[in-house]
Amino acid sequence: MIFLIELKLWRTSMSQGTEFLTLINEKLKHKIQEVNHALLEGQKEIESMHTYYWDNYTEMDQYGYENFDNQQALFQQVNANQEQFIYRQRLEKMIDSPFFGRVDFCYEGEEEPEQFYIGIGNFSEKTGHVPLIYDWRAPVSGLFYDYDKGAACYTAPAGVLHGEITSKWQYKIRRGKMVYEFESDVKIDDDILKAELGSNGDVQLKNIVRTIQKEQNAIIRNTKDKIMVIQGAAGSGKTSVALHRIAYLLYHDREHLKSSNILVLSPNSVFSDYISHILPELGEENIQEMSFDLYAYKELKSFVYDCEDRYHQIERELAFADKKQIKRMRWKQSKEFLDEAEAFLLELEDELMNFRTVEYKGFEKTEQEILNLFYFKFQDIPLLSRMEAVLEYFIDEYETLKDCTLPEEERDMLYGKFMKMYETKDLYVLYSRFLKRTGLKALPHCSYEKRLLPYEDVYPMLYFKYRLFSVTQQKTIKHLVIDEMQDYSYLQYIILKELFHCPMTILGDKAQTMEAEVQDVLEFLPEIYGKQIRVIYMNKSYRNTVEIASYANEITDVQGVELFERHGKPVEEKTFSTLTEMLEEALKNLKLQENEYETAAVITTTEEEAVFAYQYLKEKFPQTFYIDKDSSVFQKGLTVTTFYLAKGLEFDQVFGISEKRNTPLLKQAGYICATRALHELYMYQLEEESHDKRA
Ligand SMILES: Nc1ncnc2c1ncn2[C@@H]1O[C@H](COP(=O)(O)OP(=O)(O)OP(=O)(O)O)[C@@H](O)[C@H]1O
Repeated sequence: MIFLIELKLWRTSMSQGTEFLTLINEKLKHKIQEVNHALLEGQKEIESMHTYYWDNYTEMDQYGYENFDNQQALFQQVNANQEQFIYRQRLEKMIDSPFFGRVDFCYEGEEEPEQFYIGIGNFSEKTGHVPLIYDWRAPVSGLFYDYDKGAACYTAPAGVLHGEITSKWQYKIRRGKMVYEFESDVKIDDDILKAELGSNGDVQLKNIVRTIQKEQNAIIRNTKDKIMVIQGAAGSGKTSVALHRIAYLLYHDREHLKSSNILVLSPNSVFSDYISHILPELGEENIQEMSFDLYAYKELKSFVYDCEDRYHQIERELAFADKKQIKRMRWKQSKEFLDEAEAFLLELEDELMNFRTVEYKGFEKTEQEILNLFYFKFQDIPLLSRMEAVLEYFIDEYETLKDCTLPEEERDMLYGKFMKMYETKDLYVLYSRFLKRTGLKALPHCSYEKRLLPYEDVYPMLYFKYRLFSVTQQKTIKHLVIDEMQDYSYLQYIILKELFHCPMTILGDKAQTMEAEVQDVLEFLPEIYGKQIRVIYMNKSYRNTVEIASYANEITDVQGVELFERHGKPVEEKTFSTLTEMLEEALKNLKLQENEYETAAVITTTEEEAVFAYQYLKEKFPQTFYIDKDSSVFQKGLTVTTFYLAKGLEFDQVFGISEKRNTPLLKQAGYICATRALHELYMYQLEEESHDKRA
């Protein structure tokens, strides 16, 4: 940050910012003392409630009223304490850096501007008092991100408020001390941003509240559109924006939206760890995250013993790019394939059924009656759940007639009878039959323990499940975030639409498709979600230096990306005859030893190369970590991984390792790998004639 100060910025020796900081520090300390006192009192209260209960519980009224009242009071006190505890945590965070910006805004018709200090959270001396610091998500804080000096407006609950920004300030405060402050009306934002991006003090993704850009702010604060789709260049801040958007939505709808109501579909657990600290840093609790693949495997567990995972499929593709196989795999995720599936499912309505008369203790439903119930009364229920509705109807009539309740064993016996009217309810068998009928290879006929479902069949089979059995909709999820949208197929979006009816933020980059062919989900998302969708493009890339971004864009001929002007070392390309030589060269260039950088990565194409590189490097550099599909932590040091697991992550230095073959998939891999580098990129290739890669 030193060079920032060296820039001839407007700097005041003892400005209002520093004075205000002294005042705020005092007030924050005082507030923390107050909260500590309240916490102590609350704790005493809880203890005395416990003592009272144990002393008196034998004498409490027999109906439990007093006991209930006691429990309620205890519950309330515990909650109050919990709230105070969270509040104290926020205050403690604020004491380190209470504010980072200030806008002086003169409302239309007023003479004097008002000063609004902006920080990570609201702070006022007493509840109901005018805040001394405004949360970055408060309506007035929008002025800070959206305008320079001059005419401006913001939307408050009372309506749009117009006026003029007379001055705007930026501050950096660490450990309660002012590091720098300056007036930022002279387009200084880029310098701060450059300093932020050029720094390498953070290991995980950092929060960007101090430097949110105008176009990013518009996405973060958008509450109008139900489905927001963000197509953004590599490093344009999609993930950061999505997380800040979540923090914003939580702040604005506290009553209805809790962090447990938000779900992120993330590519893998390492990525989840990599982003996990952002929301707590922004004063919010963490949200749920899940990999859609894991969810799908769980959903199919009762029909298949195991499923192949996506990464195996990529490895297979890398090893022997059988074009026919790849084409078939894609087709299985397409709209045309679903149309075929629909035709088959229609045929099943007849084909699967074998209606019979059911008689139970003198009560009878004829074959025709059952058929009528099945095809008319309950026609809207999915086929394989429908007979259960007929059964319930049968039991209901019987119980009403005989004025009794059937015991469990009798119900089970009847259940068996009714289910026998299906030829089979085994999804594996039905899906396999469908494959055969469409001219594809059926799944192997084997016992449950031997059923291993290829990845290409996971989602088609899940689709079958949801079409044939009733779906339980995800009601607790009120906002869904889908990161890396380009890695989800048409079919997956159809299933997601079935499962989630809530607002969504969908983000990704078609240029980072993990396949030979670029997938642009925007070609089909509007058709799936209709008018609810709003598409936003983010074309400015922030992560890489100009040298790295230009190099990466050339690999796959990505056009139209605006690069943030930050320069660094040129990309180093070299060819080697063995992997070992490459790794030695990487070690030579590694700057973690000198503490210049915090993170570096050796990114390979295949798992085999990654395993070899890891074994080799960990002997020479102890702080080497391996990320495989089961890893769940992102850490400081040298990471070794494959390109497909490095998605979404970033490192100060990247060493890309690949063969010289130039297939479309390898180009994609190269692009993903190169765009992971913040400051330095080394791209190493194996000579073509090199047979023994390692020695
Ligand atoms: N407004 C900003 N201020 C400071 N840093 C920013 C800003 N926007 C983005 N960045 C930085 O740019 C880098 C890339 O951000 P992020 O990972 O969110 O991008 P992305 O679009 O999700 O990238 P990718 O698709 O390549 O994984 C991060 O280091 C992030 O902190």
